[in-house]
Amino acid sequence: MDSETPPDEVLDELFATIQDRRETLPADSYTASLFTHEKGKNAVLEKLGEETTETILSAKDGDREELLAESADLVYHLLVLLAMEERDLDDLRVELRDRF
Ligand SMILES: N=c1c2ncn([C@@H]3O[C@H](COP(=O)(O)OP(=O)(O)OP(=O)(O)O)[C@@H](O)[C@H]3O)c2ncn1[C@@H]1O[C@H](COP(=O)(O)O)[C@@H](O)[C@H]1O
Repeated sequence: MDSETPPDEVLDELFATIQDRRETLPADSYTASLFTHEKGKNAVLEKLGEETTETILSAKDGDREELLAESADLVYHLLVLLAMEERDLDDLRVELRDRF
């Protein structure tokens, strides 16, 4: 992914990158390290908990810049969890659409 990616394509590109890391497991990839972590799924579940707390605290503090940064961390880790559980962005889109 690069800085030229149109904003409305970022989530798809990020998810494709996560799926690629899952398949190729590069040694220097943080994403790959979550898929091979000795704690298994708990590693990403713990990160989701941390990022959720940090997101809540930034909102309580009224820190809108930090809120955006923590929200991005949260969404990234949620996408890793979905990939780990063999779900994808289309599954999420359909789930949300079916609530319309
Ligand atoms: N979007 C992200 C992203 N958001 C957050 N993170 C990582 O999530 C971690 C967040 O943990 P913390 O905030 O607690 O920071 P930390 O203390 O450094 O983390 P820990 O020591 O607790 O692991 C950091 O290591 C961040 O680098 C991400 N890591 C990767 N991506 C994207 O994933 C794609 C693949 O990246 P690689 O896996 O690095 O190849 C690329 O497009 C990246 O931009």
